[in-house]
Amino acid sequence: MTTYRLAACAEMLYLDLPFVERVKRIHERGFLVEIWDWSNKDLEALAATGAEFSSMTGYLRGDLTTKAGREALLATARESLAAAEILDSPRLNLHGTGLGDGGIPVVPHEHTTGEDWVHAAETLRQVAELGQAAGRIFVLENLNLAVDHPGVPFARAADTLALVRGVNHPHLRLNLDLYHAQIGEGNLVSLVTEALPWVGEIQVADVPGRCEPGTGEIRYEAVASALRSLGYEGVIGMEAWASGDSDAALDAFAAAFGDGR
Ligand SMILES: O=C(O)C(=O)CO
Repeated sequence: MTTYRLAACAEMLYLDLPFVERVKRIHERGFLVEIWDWSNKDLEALAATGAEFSSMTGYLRGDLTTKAGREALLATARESLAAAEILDSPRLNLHGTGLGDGGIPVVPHEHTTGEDWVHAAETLRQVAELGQAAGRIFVLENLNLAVDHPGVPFARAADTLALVRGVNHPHLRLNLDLYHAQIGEGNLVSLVTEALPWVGEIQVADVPGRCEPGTGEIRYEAVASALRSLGYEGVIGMEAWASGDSDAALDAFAAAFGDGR
């Protein structure tokens, strides 16, 4: 018996279909749906699909370490909360800084100072309060620095965990991405065990290649078994490319996690 629910990222599957059709397909397959940047989407059309959304990007610009970045992040987090109302998305995703083309930070800032940490914690506290007022949860995602997102501050899972723990606000949780964590840190079962009280959502893909479970080095069946033993009741989202057919990728994901639809 699974205690969690499965979601899939519409940005990375059914790439030959228009976006709204991708959302419909994922929904028809019984998965919750995740999206990234909401500002370039027809939100009313997405809502009209009847899909249940799990998460979306929770800001458009800004960063955690500068004054101007905080202002931009809070302003666009407010706009994102309005978009989340339309989709009824419970979780809004954040990164240590705004990402530009190809996932590269708009302003790279990999090496953080003590002052950066204090500034980031205060920014996140203010974002969490916005979430609380709107009844939604912001989640801070760990990213990998080696392959996809060089230059992102607070990218490691250990960093996002420290920040979320430090802020200690019920409307700020982790988006614990196990693909990124495997590249940067590994030790996944130990990581989920430690992080679980702070997790708002878990995301998965295999390494290398960022495709569906079973295409790489991670034994997701073992991770799934640990999550079941720990009684994880949240969402596991596949944020992965399909190595071939998107339906087959979703089948492999569901099989690795003992189904959770
Ligand atoms: O690479 C990721 O995980 C992202 O969320 C990019 O938006």
